[in-house]
Amino acid sequence: MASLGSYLCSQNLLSRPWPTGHGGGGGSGSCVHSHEHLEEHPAPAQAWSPALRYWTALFSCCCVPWDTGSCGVSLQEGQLQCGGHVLPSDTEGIVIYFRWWYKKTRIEKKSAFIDLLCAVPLQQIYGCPLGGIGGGTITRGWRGEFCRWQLNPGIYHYETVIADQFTVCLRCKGQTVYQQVLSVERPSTLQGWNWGYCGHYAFYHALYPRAWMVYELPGQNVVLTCRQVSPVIPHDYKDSSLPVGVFIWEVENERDEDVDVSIMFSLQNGTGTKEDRSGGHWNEPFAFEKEGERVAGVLLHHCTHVNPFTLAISAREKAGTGVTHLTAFNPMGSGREVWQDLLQDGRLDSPAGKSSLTEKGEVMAAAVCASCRVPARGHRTLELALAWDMPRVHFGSKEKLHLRRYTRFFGSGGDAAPALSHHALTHYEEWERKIEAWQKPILENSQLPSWYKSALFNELYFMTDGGTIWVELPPDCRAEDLQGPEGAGLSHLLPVLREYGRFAYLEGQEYRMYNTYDVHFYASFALIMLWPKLQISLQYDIAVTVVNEDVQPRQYLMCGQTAQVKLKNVVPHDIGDPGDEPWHRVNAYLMHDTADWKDLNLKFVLQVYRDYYLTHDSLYLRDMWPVCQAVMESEMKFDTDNDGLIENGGFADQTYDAWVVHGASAYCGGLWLAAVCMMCKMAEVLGDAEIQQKYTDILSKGKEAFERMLWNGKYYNYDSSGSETSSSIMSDQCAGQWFLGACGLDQGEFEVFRKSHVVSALKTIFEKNVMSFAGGTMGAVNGMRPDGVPDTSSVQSNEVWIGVVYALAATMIQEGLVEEGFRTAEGCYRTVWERLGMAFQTPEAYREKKVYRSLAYMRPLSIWSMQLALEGQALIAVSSGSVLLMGPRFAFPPAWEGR
Ligand SMILES: C[C@H](CCC(=O)O)[C@H]1CC[C@H]2[C@@H]3[C@H](O)C[C@@H]4C[C@H](O[C@@H]5O[C@H](CO)[C@@H](O)[C@H](O)[C@H]5O)CC[C@]4(C)[C@H]3CC[C@]12C
Repeated sequence: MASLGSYLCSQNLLSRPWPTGHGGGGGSGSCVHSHEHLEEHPAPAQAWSPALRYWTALFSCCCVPWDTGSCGVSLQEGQLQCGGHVLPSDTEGIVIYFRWWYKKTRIEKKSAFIDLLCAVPLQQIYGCPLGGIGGGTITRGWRGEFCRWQLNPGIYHYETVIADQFTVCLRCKGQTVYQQVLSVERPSTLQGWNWGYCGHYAFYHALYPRAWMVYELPGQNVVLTCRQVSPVIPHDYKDSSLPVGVFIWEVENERDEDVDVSIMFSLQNGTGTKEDRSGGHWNEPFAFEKEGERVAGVLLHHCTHVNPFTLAISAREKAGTGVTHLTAFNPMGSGREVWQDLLQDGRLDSPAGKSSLTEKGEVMAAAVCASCRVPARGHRTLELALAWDMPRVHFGSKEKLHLRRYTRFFGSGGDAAPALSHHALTHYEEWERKIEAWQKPILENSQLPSWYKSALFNELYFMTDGGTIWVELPPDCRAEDLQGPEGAGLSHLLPVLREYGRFAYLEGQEYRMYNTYDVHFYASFALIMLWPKLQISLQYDIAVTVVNEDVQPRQYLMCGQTAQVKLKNVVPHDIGDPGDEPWHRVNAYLMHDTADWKDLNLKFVLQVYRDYYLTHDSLYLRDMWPVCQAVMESEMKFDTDNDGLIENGGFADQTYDAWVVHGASAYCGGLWLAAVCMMCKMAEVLGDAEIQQKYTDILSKGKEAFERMLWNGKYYNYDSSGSETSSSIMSDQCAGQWFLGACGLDQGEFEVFRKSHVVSALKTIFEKNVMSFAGGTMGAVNGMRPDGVPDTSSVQSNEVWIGVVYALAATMIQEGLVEEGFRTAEGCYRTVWERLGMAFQTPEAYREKKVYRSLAYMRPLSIWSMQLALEGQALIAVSSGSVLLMGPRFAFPPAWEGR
């Protein structure tokens, strides 16, 4: 394992030694370590590469009091504050919000889609989540705990379940010499177990979708490495949907004698909620054999009224490996009978037959144990798995039944857990090979910094752990059911949704809206590069909502006005709340009426062309073309003075939904010009000369207006209002250029923004928003005044948005400012993953001091646009004959080309 450890350390792939603060346990008996002690007495040399030492030092400052409610709103000294601003308590918006909140949570007894009063507390404990895409996720902490649960789609709860553990038993010459729960916890339950593993002897590494935990069993001369793998495989639409995780335990016996090693995996029936005690749950042992491969374990049937599920813990039987089990035990008791059972012979009792049903108030757990003999100085592997089968799901409204994607391969009867376990344990090697082939060219590229490699892959956790759901289209669903009786002419809507299903992920674990579109615009790079069919399917869903309307009136919370939920021919903010009925009822967001937002329609057009450019999917382009025209027609009304450029409405009418914009703006104006340019390009591709001419005329007028109204000789002003802050430097002012560059539409006849202006703007942002903010160590602040002081005119101008920073970095790379791009992005990675200890929960925003907002957020997936930009740079380098920067450009499977 030394080689694995040092490889990971040298790569600096999110690795840190455990702080303990607990008494040491295990075989060494006497090691009591505090956090400080950890720094004074380093663990064995192999673990103490510079990278790990660095992690330890950093961890000690993870506890900085960034303790405001993470929604960014908090009550302090009787005042309501957001991002350090005191919010006027007489503001209509606040009053309306609280009235709405009270009705929703106290009268209707439902949860709010954004709960400003009950933020999720920050816990710096998370590691790599388990599970594929859209089947639910179970997150493990970096200390091995099972601590974040999302089995009901889109709904999270944060609870460490103490009984969910791995325990090791070592036996020499027929005697148990060491038995230890591999956890630093010392809980008040299961006190008959040996807890308090000494954290000095454990190491965590994560490179999503894999993680490694190395245990140097103190005093035992045995090293265990648990490799955790989930099936998250680019361009794979089968195994990537499976709700499973595999734990491959490598056992290294450095002794001069044989050792019998057992790994016991215990699991509670449930996820740590009060439903675990609701009664009627039961367990049963199982074995599943296919094609000569056999797995065995225990099924834990969780029989709730809504969304019942079965958990399965299992291990692979093979020559020399025995699998035993315990069907049921009480995880709230001392657990002594389980401990003694294992201690006696390194095996579990393995009773036959089902458990009885739990009584109300009772909790039940089960365990599976894999055992083998490891010869002196030898090495063996034990393979265990966790699967969960919740095939049929209801969202909060319980109106419609949805079948998860994996049911097309494993059935929807609720009896798939054995087959899922078998598939996972017999296919994980293939998954590992594919994951390695995908990640290797990037990991082995010595020109890329280590932090970037960690950021790129680890931020991808949100693809599964973003409350993600991937479901089948019901077989009886007709095109009219989706597009309405008039139809939208989406000829490939049904084939795409039938073949690839429907995909949705949350704006954030705390902002419970699916596919928030102004934010997905940033994150969509991960989807189009890695699972392009899911991006195409998501776009079809958006296209369907564009042609539909929802005439229900409702009051919007920020302005107090009443308007209908969804207008025809505009892009919605989101496709709904998992607490309600997503896809069916869209626009869960009711802060603003987003029918008047300026960015949503444009972001649809930009994604359509970007997707076409990367996939060459001309059927998709043809289907989306009328929808693009419809949303652009709706957008035209925002060009009130007919100068070819849209104007903002004097409210926060775009993704910066608390940052007011008046008149022409760099952000929306730039997105508009980019979208108009793409309309010209799409019209050219589709041979629509009339439309091409129409948009070419708008573009030439609009370009002139944009330069005249916003260019100030160094950068594009925030807006044209001439207000005190209209000359602010916005870090996102080149968002239009970002998309144009990603699609090769940034030069020659398609040049929208003058190259020299773009480069000057990016250099100004780098100098002011990045380097003059927090010493250049925290990324780019959203808004900076020209004198180098952050723009505090709104709660969001003064924030850093991590996803925006990664997009900015990509734009810099596209424009040849590669060093600046990396420096900019590095600040965010180090702040979030290292300094603030927010691994696997990257928030939407933080401020220089004390405040962060919205943990586990969608936008940071935009880091994949950095990768696209780098690959684009590599192509430029190759074609100009200079040194190759990167590995080969990401490839779409051949079947994809020109579908
Ligand atoms: C109600 C307050 C005062 C309104 C008034 O002036 O009358 C609001 C002032 C600040 C608001 C909060 C702030 O904007 C942050 C959160 C935004 C969030 O919306 C999503 O956020 C994304 C931007 O981070 C955006 O791109 C996305 O489209 C949105 O879905 C809504 C919750 C906020 C906490 C927001 C709440 C109202 C204010 C406190």
